[in-house]
Amino acid sequence: MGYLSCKAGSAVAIVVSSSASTSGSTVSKASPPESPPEDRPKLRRFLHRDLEAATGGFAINNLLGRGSHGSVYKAVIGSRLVAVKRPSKSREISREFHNEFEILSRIRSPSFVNLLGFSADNARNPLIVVEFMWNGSLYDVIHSESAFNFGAISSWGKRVKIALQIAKAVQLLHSQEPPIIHRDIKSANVLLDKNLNAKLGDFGLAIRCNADDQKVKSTPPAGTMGYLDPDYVTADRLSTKTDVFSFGILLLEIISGRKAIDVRYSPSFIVDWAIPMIKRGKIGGIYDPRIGPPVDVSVRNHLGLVAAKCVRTCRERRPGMEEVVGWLTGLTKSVRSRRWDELGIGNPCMMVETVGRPVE
Ligand SMILES: Nc1ncnc2c1ncn2[C@@H]1O[C@H](COP(=O)(O)OP(=O)(O)OP(=O)(O)O)[C@@H](O)[C@H]1O
Repeated sequence: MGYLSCKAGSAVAIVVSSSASTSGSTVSKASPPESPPEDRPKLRRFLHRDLEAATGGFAINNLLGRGSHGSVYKAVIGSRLVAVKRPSKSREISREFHNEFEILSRIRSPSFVNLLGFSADNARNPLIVVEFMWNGSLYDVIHSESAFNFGAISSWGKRVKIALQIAKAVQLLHSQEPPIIHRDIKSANVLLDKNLNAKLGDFGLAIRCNADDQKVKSTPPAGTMGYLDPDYVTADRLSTKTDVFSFGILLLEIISGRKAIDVRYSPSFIVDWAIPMIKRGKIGGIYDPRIGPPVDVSVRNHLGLVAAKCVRTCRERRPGMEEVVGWLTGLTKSVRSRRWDELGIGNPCMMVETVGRPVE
């Protein structure tokens, strides 16, 4: 299957961040967001002072979280809850902040944390307003020590659904003309809405992969340590398969409940830990012990294999996102139904094993 590779000039530097709570931060001087042309999604223009008031003066109790290039605040506008993103107070405004605005002001989808509006009247302090995600980041849901929100990932049905929703979001980006490469797929950039639907956010590093574009040619590799494609070492190695690799890491994280890199374990890198087990046929060992492996053997084998294919070192051998979406769609049908999960009865197949007689 073909994939898109951006043939571009050589890179200057690799920009990465070291944890899942921060992403690669290429900082540059940038101007405030410009008004979007009329053909773009309708965005609301706010006054800075109105957004400031809506966040209670950027009050700490409205702080949703901090990333490498700014802070995110909860705000009420009219009767609607929204999230207001404010770049860090450095002298230079992050390039990623503007990039996110540029990408999201042209594309809108239920698969993304969409842009709703912006304020640009205070030139040194631009703000963007995005949809509020009630259930926070997938990173927090998977790795939080507390039981808070664990229900979102308490069954294989729910986990496969989240993986499929993100795969569809990435596929949608790759199917644009020219394709958009997100470059920072990770659990911290997956946010869960009120109904626990997973949406892809943080388009700060996303890039329109137009081969003739000077921006592509001069953009050094970036991403987050642990999710970064080892094959993406120079600007000309950027391709849609870069995102496929990061998605594979995210899928291993969803499957195992382990962080992409966790120094408490040896090996600390999730690929070095999971792939040898899969190759030795010990696939059951990679599944999150908090819920145990999927009971259905074909789901157990297939899910791990999808992740293993995505993180192949050779990018030519990685699947395209369309293929991944197809596989995960098949798995959502095989995985035990939500109804069985919610009743807490377990999988009907297990009842065959346990009780010794068929249930259907
Ligand atoms: N739309 C939103 N709704 C609710 N919470 C959000 C929203 N956007 C971000 N957050 C919260 O704010 C935190 C910081 O988000 P932000 O996108 O700035 O950084 P990050 O993705 O965690 O890290 P980095 O930007 O360094 O990669 C997130 O982890 C999440 O908990």
